[in-house]
Formats: sequence, structure tokens, C-alpha cells
Amino acid sequence: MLRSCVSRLRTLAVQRGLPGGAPLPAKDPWSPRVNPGAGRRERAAKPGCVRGDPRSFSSEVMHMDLSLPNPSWSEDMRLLFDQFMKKSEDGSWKHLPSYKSKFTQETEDIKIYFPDAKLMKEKLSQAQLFPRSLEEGLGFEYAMFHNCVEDRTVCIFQGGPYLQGVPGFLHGGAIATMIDATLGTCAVVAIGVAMTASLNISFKRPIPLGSVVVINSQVDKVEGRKLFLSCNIRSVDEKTVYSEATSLFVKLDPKTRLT
Ligand SMILES: CCCCC/C=C\C/C=C\C/C=C\C/C=C\CCCC(=O)SCCNC(=O)CCNC(=O)[C@H](O)C(C)(C)COP(=O)(O)OP(=O)(O)OC[C@H]1O[C@@H](n2cnc3c(N)ncnc32)[C@H](O)[C@@H]1OP(=O)(O)O
Repeated sequence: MLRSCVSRLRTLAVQRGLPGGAPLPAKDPWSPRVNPGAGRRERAAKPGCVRGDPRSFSSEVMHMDLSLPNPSWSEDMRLLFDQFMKKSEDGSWKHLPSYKSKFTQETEDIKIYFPDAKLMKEKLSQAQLFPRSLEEGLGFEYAMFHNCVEDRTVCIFQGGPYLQGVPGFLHGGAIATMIDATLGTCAVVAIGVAMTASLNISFKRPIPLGSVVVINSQVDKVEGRKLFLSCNIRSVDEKTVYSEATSLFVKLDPKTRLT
């Protein structure tokens, strides 16, 4: 199973134009060699120091894997994370690290779609991944795991107080963001750099602020550059279906510029 997963990632490397499908660069977050024994992002727990933590602006934080447990994570979040890390031991699942800002193979790849590479580089140096742009515990706390054999990505997600919509519940835009991020991750791992062309969400039940939910996404169909994916969001006990979504992602055509 591990061999199959590695081979899928090698195929991805070929699609990205890496020589001979050579192993992905060690710093690539999708590389099978990355995060071999993902540990904890635990810092000394400092009650009340979440807001305004100066390290959030340091390069240390920009390059820190933010998908590891931190003091803001609830018991449910930690338990689920540990369960998926356990499932990752035989290689069937893979923990996908995530950063505020990091030059990855994907960001390198996407530069070819911009005519002014210098301007793009400047923009990228200022950029942060939107769901990672809020302080620890206040916004999107999440970790993703991918199953290469089943073309599935699971995201465990705890929405913080800055994501409120109707009082006490998550904003629909925040839910859509995490759905898009999970589906997007599933798509990018499956076919390389792709963008959301359409996203259809059915919000079935409101998600309480601070609760932990599980986003289960999968590739349903591939037609040339088009990738059809779907997902649902469930409670940890799987009894409540909060949302369902279908989407179309389109693999970018290297011959077409984005601007
Ligand atoms: C996904 C991130 C990519 C960046 C990766 C880089 C680093 C990141 C690292 C890790 C990231 C990991 C995960 C990602 C996390 C979050 C995901 C966020 C994703 C987004 O937040 S992304 C922003 C919102 N997104 C846009 O801003 C797209 C605007 N859009 C366009 O840029 C173009 O529209 C495009 C490129 C989509 C297609 O353009 P194109 O020129 O390549 O292709 P073309 O138009 O020829 O369509 C080809 C075939 O798709 C069919 N088709 C097209 N659109 C359709 C539609 N809406 N409905 C039904 N069918 C449609 C056509 O009908 C044709 O079908 P057919 O071949 O059968 O005729």
C-alpha cells in the first residue's frame, strides 16, 4: 500500500515535470519523506498568551508545521489526530503538514502561470495561506491526512471564536473555506496544481463554535483536466451530517497564463 502511495506521488512528480518522476524535494509538503514521525507542535502552554504571540510573525512560525497539536486543541481534536497518526504508521494514510507561508513545489509550479515572475515572487513573499492567517486557537485549527489508494483526504477541523457567523455557530464562509481547502488538497495531491472551478455546498445543520468536525473528501471522477470531488462534514461521533458538497477542480494548463 505504501509502495502504491509513493508511486502515486511519483506520478504526480512526473505530471509536474520533475525529472523522471524523481522523488519530490525533501521540503515539499506532499513528499512521502516529509514529516516521517510528525511530533507535536506543543509549546509550553501559556494561558492567555494566544493573542498577540509575537512568534506568529517570526520566520520560525511562518515555516512551522501548523497542523500539529497545540494547546488550543480540544481533547476530541487530539484523539482524532492520534487516531489518524496511528493509521499513518503502515503508510496507508499520510499526514500532510501545513504552513503559514512556505515555498513548496506547488508554489514553484504555479509561478509558470504568471507572465511577470518577479512581481509574482514579491507578492508570494508577503502572502500567507488564508486558513492559517489567524492566531493559534482563534480561527482555523486543522490537520489533514491523505489516503493515496482511495484518493481521499480527511480534515479534522476545530473552528475558533473568530469564525463566528450566527452567534454561537460557525460562519458559512468559514465552513466553505475548509471545504474548499480539503477538496483542493485532495485535488492537488491527485493531479497537481488545480483550481476550484465550481463548488456546491448544502449546509444541513449549524456547526457549534469550538466543536470538532471531520471533513471527508474523495475524488469521484476524472475527465481529462477535470476532477470531480465530493465531501461531507460530520460530527466526531458521525451521527450528525453538518454539510455536504460537490466540486469541480480543473488542472491548470501550463500553456495558459492565469493573468
Ligand atoms: C488549489 C491551489 C492551487 C495552488 C497550489 C499552489 C500551492 C498551494 C499548495 C498547496 C495547496 C493545497 C491545497 C489547496 C488549498 C486550498 C484550495 C483553494 C482553491 C481555490 O480557492 S482556487 C480559487 C477560486 N478559483 C478560481 O479563482 C478559478 C477561476 N477560474 C479559472 O481560473 C479558470 O476558469 C479555470 C482554471 C478553473 C479553468 O480554466 P482553463 O482555461 O484552464 O480551462 P477551461 O476554461 O478550458 O475549462 C476546462 C474544462 O473545464 C470546464 N469548466 C471550467 N470551468 C467550469 C465551471 N465553472 N463549471 C463547469 N465546467 C467548467 C470547461 O467547460 C472545460 O470542459 P471541457 O474540456 O469538457 O470542455
